[in-house]
Amino acid sequence: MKVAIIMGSISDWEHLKDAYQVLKEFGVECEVKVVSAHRTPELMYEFAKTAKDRGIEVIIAGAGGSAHLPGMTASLTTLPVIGVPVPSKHLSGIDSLYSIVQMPPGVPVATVGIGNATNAGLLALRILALKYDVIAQKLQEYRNILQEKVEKMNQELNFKL
Ligand SMILES: Nc1c(C(=O)O)ncn1[C@@H]1O[C@H](COP(=O)(O)O)[C@@H](O)[C@H]1O
Repeated sequence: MKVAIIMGSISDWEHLKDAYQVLKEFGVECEVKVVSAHRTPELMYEFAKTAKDRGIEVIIAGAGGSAHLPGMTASLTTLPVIGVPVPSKHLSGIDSLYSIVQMPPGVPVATVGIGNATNAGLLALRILALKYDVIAQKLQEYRNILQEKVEKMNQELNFKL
């Protein structure tokens, strides 16, 4: 069971590390790499072309600004690609979001919210859960915890009213 997390620059790591954390909590092996469609197109090609053979089942790709990495990676593989728009310096990640989400029909990238690497990790887990029961069970437990948190919120709210 293996997920790759790739990013356009090391500067993106702070926005991608939550995906790594959630995957690690679920016991999923991660391959983490800086790969840039713009700066290292050959490396990106090599990475995407060999990913499936290396046992990778889902790719999480984060990039900021003119964020071509998730889409270009998706164009080179049939593995599911989850794009994480990284908050950018000048346009707060709107540029990253639009670059990643507006893929042409035929080449899908499942895009999460700006900087929402946690959801990228959880979405990868949901894909893995189709095949691995152990992940499906853990996801159910995770859902139960979320539910308990909301129940607590409602108890607190009732106490205040
Ligand atoms: N969007 C891309 C790609 C790509 O899509 O191939 N490669 C790097 N970048 C982005 O450039 C921003 C600035 O990078 P630096 O911090 O290295 O200057 C990063 O957010 C990165 O994802």
